[in-house]
Amino acid sequence: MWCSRMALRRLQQIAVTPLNMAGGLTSNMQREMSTLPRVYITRQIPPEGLKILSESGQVQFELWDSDDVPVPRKELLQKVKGVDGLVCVLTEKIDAELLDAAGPNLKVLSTMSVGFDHLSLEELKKRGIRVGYTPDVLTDSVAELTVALLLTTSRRLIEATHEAKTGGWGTWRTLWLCGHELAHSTVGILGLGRIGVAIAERLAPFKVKKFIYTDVAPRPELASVINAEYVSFDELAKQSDFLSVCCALTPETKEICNKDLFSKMKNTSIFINTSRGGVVNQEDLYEALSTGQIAGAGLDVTVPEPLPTSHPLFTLKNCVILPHIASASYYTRNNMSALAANNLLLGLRGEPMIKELKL
Ligand SMILES: O=C(O)[C@H](O)CO
Repeated sequence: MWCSRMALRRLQQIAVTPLNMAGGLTSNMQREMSTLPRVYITRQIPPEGLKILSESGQVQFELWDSDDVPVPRKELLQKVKGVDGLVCVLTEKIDAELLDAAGPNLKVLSTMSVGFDHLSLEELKKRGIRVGYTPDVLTDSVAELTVALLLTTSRRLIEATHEAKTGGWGTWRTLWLCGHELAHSTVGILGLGRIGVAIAERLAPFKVKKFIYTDVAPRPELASVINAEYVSFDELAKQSDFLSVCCALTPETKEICNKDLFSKMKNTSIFINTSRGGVVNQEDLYEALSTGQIAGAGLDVTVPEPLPTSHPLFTLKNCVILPHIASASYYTRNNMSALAANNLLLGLRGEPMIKELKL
């Protein structure tokens, strides 16, 4: 369910009552509320999560009342002062500066994301702060979008609709707007986890010939679900007709997709990234796409985000760029916000979270 704007406003009013509107309450109620743990939420998260927090009676919270612009850093540093819990999204850098500003009360951080490259894990660990995140609930949505992006890129759908709309559609032509098909292909997955498996499961009915993957080590349990073969990084590059990046961004995977990888790929291959932009060296990708070293790329993530409209990648017909929407279904985003809220509440109660990062 996606609440109307009015309903959302009402929820926010309920939610912020303890912190902002305490004047209308009896002094007893005020006293009781002021002892509740204080939480700051860095974004107007979907209603399911706000509902859980406001109905819990366990916390008093305040939120940045916008989904269109992130909370300015200066304001964030002010707002986190003395809080016990923090709910954030992937646009907020949670680093030493922010944790120092929050101070020693902060016990729990809950991010509404599966990715955690915006969090300084070392600093969190040092301070004994527990961290919740939101894997699993977004797997289906991300896998679905990855398949959509892959097909859009390989079958050149954006170019095709553009041609149809702008008069480029002449007579039926034998090789015009031809692309590459999944049937009989080898699909490579860089970083096999839940999402990689879910992508492969969706691609298999397209008559993919073979799934291959690479990771820091073989993952036989996951691989057996999709009958995928473990190969080296080089073999992944050489054999893949479609290469889908599913690994997390870490110091080890930063720009791992660079000219070395692209130079080993076939010139008929399609590169897809729905993980993090930082995994790719974008200059090298531009070079590979513009020289025909690879056939196309579909990106849901870039560096920076948003990618400036003047960026060279936008000039390429064989590059499809989406604005980081892989998990953007109403169902999934609500589930993510609910999981983030529940992780926070459990963490503040000192109980195991539903999904907690091991630091
Ligand atoms: O990390 C995540 O959760 C995705 O990139 C956005 O849903």
